[in-house]
Amino acid sequence: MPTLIETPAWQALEAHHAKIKDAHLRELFAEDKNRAAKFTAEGAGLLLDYSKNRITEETLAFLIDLAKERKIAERRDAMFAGEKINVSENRAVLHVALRAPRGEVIETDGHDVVPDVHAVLDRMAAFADKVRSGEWKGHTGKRIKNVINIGIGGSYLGPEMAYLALRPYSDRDMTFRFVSNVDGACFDEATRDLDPEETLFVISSKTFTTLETMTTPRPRAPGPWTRSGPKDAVAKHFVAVSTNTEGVEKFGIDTANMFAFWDWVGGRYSMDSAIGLSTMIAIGPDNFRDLLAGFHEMDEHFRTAPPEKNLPMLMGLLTVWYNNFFGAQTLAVLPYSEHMKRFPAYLQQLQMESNGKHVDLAAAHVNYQTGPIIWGEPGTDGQHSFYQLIHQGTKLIPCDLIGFLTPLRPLGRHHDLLMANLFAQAEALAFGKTAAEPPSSPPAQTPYRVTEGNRPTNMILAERLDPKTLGRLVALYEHSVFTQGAVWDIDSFDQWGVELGKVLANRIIPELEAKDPPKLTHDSSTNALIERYRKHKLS
Ligand SMILES: O=P(O)(O)OC[C@H]1O[C@H](O)[C@H](O)[C@@H](O)[C@@H]1O
Repeated sequence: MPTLIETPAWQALEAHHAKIKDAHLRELFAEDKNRAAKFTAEGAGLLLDYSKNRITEETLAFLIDLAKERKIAERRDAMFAGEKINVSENRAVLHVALRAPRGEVIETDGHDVVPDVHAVLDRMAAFADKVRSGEWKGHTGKRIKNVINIGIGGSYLGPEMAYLALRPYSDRDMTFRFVSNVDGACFDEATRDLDPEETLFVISSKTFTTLETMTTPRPRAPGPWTRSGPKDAVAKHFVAVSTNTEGVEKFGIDTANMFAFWDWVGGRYSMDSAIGLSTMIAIGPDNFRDLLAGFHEMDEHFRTAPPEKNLPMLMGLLTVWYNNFFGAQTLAVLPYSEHMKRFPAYLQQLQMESNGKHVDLAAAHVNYQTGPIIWGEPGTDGQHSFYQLIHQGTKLIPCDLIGFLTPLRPLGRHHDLLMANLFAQAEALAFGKTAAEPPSSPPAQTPYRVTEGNRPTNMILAERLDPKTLGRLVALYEHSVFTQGAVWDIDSFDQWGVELGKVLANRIIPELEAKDPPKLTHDSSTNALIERYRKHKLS
């Protein structure tokens, strides 16, 4: 079997890259008046204008050849068919089943999972309705006004991102907070101004073993948040979301108050499973179902659209183009929306935990680059901070720019100004400004003010940021990640790289807590740091 870089499609792309790598977007646009229309695709309610990328029609054809050669469509179909494509964990990858409509059949190991998904959704909806209506009360009879999701990674980033993105749809009389960090300050800040009698904790953890989440106050453990009240206080103030029933019981939460999901849902692909319970309580079951419908629309688009019209495939292939041929190390995600401010952080886990891999599916070390570094902030904040480097720095940083045509709450001219900035940035990044172009400047300053342009962008536009659109957008990136991983022939669904740090931390914890000086057998740096900490702690 030839490795990826020996395949004909890859080699064709390499030769093609050598030919067009210096072509400027100014020339490419000047040569073809139809360029924008040619490189715009629409699907599942989203528009992707990818014309401001450093590509030609030939590039696109070569990238699509690559997709065919890497059998992306077949791999995608295997995922939808419940095959165990997460090879290192021998698991199916079925987040698409989480948003399959009732009645659809998706099987793994001969078992249709869709009825299970809807049974949990129905339980979540009944519970969310009770909390929202005030029927579900705290143990002293007070209405629940605060919901605190305790979880980390995939059990945190999705819920927090979705809550902030969909704030206009959420119950404004309730407070939602998210505790992730094992730093006690996180719990303290989230709870200090809340009344325990009005607070519901959603303990979210796929495994129910994660140190951070398991360290938060246990039901009935001593402490102001859990100590008081009769025995049924726990049942009224703690619910769990997990795949680990035994772990939930051991933790002290009645499994009657547990919402399940399954090992075929990766943590970073779980915001639309029971992990979305806090989201559902915030926005209500109907809006949550709209969110799922948006995910499903994009799933269907990804499953059925031909590659040249398939938004996630195009975005995935473009990421490969810059990552592997232009040597771009990073990808910036820049949503022009205050509500989307945690979207880049959400995508960091989705993309970097999925595609930050060094061996291929056959466990051989790869000899090509895999997943890019993902980063970003909302526009226009980024413009006044790091855009300088994107415009004039020496590194190539492809950018995804995301905008919404209609504001949910119009406020004077604000939306026009926001969108003008979005379009202006894409224009400036692509075309730049030569020395001869206005505005003119004192000659001595001119070289500093030249902006080369030729910085590639994707423009993603949606009608408005509603639950359906959010679902579409998340699924767009999920499937773009899938496409990249399929090209690189890696397991996008495991995360072994995070394990070593956990093991070492568990070894160091007793060393920090031991009364007598422990025998330290680390390297000299780690030994000295532990000793410094112990000395400080004991002084
Ligand atoms: O949901 P949990 O089992 O608590 O896991 C929370 C997170 O921690 C792990 O270390 C993984 O890297 C993440 O993929 C996961 O989302």
